[in-house]
Amino acid sequence: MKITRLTTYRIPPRWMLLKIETDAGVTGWGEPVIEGRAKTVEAAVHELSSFLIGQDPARINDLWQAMYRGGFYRGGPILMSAIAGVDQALWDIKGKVHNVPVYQLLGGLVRDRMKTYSWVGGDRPADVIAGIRRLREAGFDTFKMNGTEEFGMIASAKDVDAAVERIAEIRSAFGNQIEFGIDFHGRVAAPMAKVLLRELEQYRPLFVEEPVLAEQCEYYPQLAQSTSIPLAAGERMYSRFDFKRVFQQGGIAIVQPDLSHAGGISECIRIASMAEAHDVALAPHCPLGPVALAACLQVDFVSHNAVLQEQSMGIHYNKGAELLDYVVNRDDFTIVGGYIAPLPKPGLGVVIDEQRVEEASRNAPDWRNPLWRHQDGSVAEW
Ligand SMILES: O=C(O)[C@H](O)[C@@H](O)[C@@H](O)[C@H](O)CO
Ligand SMILES: [Mg+2]
Repeated sequence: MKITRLTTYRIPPRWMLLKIETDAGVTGWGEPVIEGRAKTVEAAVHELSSFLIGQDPARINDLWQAMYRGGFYRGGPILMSAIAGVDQALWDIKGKVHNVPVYQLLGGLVRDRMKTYSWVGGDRPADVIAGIRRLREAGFDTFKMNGTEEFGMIASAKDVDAAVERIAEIRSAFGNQIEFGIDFHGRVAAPMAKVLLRELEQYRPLFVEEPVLAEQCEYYPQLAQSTSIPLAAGERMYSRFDFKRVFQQGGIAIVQPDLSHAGGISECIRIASMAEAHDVALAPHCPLGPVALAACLQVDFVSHNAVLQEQSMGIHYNKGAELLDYVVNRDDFTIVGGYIAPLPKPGLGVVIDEQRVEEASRNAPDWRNPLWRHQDGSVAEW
């Protein structure tokens, strides 16, 4: 079998899908995208296509190593997202050729259902109580929200109180009937992370995510020493080589590799087992589309240490299209009581409505994340 064509589709809300065709008529789908840099990743995918066309899609490991090592420069969000989407599509093809879900090719299920969580509150966390109430009616009991708005390197007591009071309200409204992660989103600098973690500890969040920016990962051990709150990170780490430093130094209790940023299924399976060896839980990051989520689930269902799966239904980014708008087999993605069952169809387990994707790609979005500024006009972490 040979790869014959790679086609990319930038579609609302801010996603990009990749279709890989073969001379045997088997097609695979991937979701290579960096939110806000879709066109850059698209160019990277098409730079890879001159190598990929004519190759045997069954040789995923060799193609992965050639894409990763063959260009001399390696790693980083753009190339690793391009490789991720190609890798996902190649696993989709392999599963379809053998007529089994990818998790069967990876040794079969380690669990019968996977716990998911939902975002509430948006960019500037607001109305989280109402959002949680609404999602509880849909059966969710685990949530994630941003912890702060713009946050200074040395933040005011007022800003700290605003962050803490929001969390206090949640605990007083719902007690221990719900769980929630707090995403610092890299907005908090190391000195203030220590302060916020101390103030939030009494409300026992399930985890605090990106307590500092990934490029400040050397702070993770000391922050972990300062709090009992499990620390989570990973969406801005792009390969097992990025994660190995975090495992070696410690401090992170939950790793959150993104299946569309960290080299795809092949790489995230390796990261998952490295995490297990260090007694670190896995909670794949996925604020993206259905192919990315399907790829996450293939890894979740074969990874003993997978504990939580992010999914983007209702997320504040999904303006113009929702998670399942381009999916034919929507019922397979039904979430009951916060849990999702293994996707039964061959490959990644998602059947894409190609016509809808084609149509949507004709009016491709050019989503950018906002550029935030502090009151003094300096750039603020978003
Ligand atoms: O935890 C999450 O989902 C992420 O922090 C998410 O908010 C960002 O990755 C966003 O998608 C970047 O554009
Ligand atoms: Mg995050």
